[in-house]
Amino acid sequence: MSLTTGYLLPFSQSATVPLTSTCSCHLASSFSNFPVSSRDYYSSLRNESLVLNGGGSNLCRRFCGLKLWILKSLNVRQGSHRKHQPVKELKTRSEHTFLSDERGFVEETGAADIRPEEVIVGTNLVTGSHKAGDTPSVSKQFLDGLSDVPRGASLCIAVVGATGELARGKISPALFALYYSGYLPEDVGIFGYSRKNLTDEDLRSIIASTLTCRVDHQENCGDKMDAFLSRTYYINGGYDNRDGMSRLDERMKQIEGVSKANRIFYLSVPQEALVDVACNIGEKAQASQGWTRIIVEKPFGFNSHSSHQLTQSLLSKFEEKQIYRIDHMLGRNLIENLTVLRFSNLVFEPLWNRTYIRNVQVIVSESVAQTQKYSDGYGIIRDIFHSHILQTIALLAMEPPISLDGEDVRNEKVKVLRSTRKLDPADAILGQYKSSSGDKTNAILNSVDPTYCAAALYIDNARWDGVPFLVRVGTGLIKHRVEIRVQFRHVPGNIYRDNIGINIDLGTNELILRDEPDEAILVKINNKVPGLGLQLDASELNLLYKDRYSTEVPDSYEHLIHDVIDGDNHLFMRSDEVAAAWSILSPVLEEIDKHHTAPELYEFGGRGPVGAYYLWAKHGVPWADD
Ligand SMILES: NC(=O)C1=CN([C@@H]2O[C@H](COP(=O)(O)OP(=O)(O)OC[C@H]3O[C@@H](n4cnc5c(N)ncnc54)[C@H](OP(=O)(O)O)[C@@H]3O)[C@@H](O)[C@H]2O)C=CC1
Ligand SMILES: O=C1O[C@H](COP(=O)(O)O)[C@@H](O)[C@H](O)[C@H]1O
Repeated sequence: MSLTTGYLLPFSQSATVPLTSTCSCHLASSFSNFPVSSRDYYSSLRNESLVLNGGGSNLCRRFCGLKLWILKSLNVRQGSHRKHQPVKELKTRSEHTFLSDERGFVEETGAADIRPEEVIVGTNLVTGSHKAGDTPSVSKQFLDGLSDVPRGASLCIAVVGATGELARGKISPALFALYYSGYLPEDVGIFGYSRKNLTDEDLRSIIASTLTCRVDHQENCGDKMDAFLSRTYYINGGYDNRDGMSRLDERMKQIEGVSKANRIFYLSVPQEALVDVACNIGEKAQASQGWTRIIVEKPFGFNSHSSHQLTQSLLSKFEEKQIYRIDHMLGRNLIENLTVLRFSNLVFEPLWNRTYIRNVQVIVSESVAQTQKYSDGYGIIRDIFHSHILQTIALLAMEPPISLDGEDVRNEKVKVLRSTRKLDPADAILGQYKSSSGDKTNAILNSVDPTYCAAALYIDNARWDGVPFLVRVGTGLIKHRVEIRVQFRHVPGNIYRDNIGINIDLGTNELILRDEPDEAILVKINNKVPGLGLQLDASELNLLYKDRYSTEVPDSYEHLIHDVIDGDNHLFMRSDEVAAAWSILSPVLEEIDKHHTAPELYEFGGRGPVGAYYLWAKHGVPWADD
């Protein structure tokens, strides 16, 4: 039997063939020093008694797998990693805390998590390049890696739509950054999937052209890039046929070996292809001995109805827990800071209600330069309002969750969304920047796609009754600004009112969480101006991140993909959240669709529609000037 042909041998068979090789594997009979890393694991095993002989290096690898299987059968538990620590072996929140109900998941200490019949005996030890359509081999370098790298759960990540803008511009660099920083297992397998006829080498060239080394640690970056690229494979396949996904599955199995093997599929394809891709992954490429998670890009449907259909399709193939609906803007520090500020400081939470908060403003204003980077053609309500803005409001306004567990947070977010009043079209100002012929950024706009929306929302619950949540989201504007402003009420009977000046609003306390420009947390307070007399000034207590921290901020895709690996879904929308969010926006979307409501035109690079200023005034909110 050749060891270079790349097929599967039943494990039981492999374990009973006469073993005459130079490979010696030793089995531990007692384990007193756990947790240990797998590297220690192997060395500690060397002193133990049971020796198995195998034939050649591949068989050696095979029995290293056998060792792990036996260790796992003996309930040996390896050391756990804490979140946000670089890992060599992946265990996730869900794995540590309970038996996941995700398909294919079995408890890590159980013998059942290794499928003996799927042991790889051998494979074609040539380079990773292959012709599209071949059943490809994995590289020698890769396999060599397998023999000396700890084999906990392995991880394969497939990017479906690998030739696209998002995959090239964001996902691949984020994966490399995670790999570089040690957040992916050394033996991770990265797969690109698309319809184009490419080879592994082609994909590697595409990816290589987008990779950069992080500013704060560039050591061995070239080596790391080479290692990363050597673990990258291309699969050519259609989105609407199962054959391609079966080949992807086969190829993943080749490198997964015998230990538990987890899989992530990043569905980076346009909406038209999403359901086909999800169904084929669901049927043909789910992990058989570990968890499978899919990452779905926004927009999550186009309205309540289409989103419901999409959700049903996804749920027909995957459990809710397997689905990660990503909105990269939620991977910013700003968003995590919302809850950190509220729930880990005493000073804010007692004031976090209608008694003390006068209004909340959520502003996402993209400048001309930013707008040219990416625009989608879905309109800003579907693109940014539905997920980013409503998730921000949900996190800001939710009741304290029982814990930081994703489901606990999502339970609270969905309550806020379901308590939010449907947006009255009279409380929404739609704008579109003026097109000028030949302007590339306008080519994607259809006549009624808004590029701007200002809106006033109300949350009808005890905490927020009557507090306006003002939203301003737009592209092609004068300034780039992403911030959340929480404006507090006036001090009742303020004895300093004469010293503040006639405009009492100038003396209003405000908490500002700023993402762009210059990430910062600011608190606007009143203080005395130095000198004789008593004059008050409104100043800002300013935590400017770039002054306080010198470390580079990871890209939001990096943050969120790391969360997916970790099984932390609190920043990803659950199906009920998606539905509740559409329900809030439905009246406006229906109005646009039914009546082809023309948005108010504004200058590209201007301040947006003037109607927004009136909306702010109507709800008693002073405009935070651009
Ligand atoms: N680009 C970005 O910054 C952002 C993107 N998104 C979302 O991410 C997803 C991917 O975005 P992006 O990479 O820009 O998309 P692309 O339009 O670049 O498409 C990605 C890949 O999908 C394949 N594809 C394109 N059109 C179709 C089609 N009609 N049917 C089937 N396959 C198709 C192509 O691969 P091939 O032809 O090789 O098979 C293409 O390279 C989209 O859902 C988008 O809404 C969300 C936020 C930001
Ligand atoms: O998801 C999106 O984000 C971009 C802004 O991304 P950023 O990383 O540059 O902040 C936005 O332009 C685009 O419309 C939206 O779909």
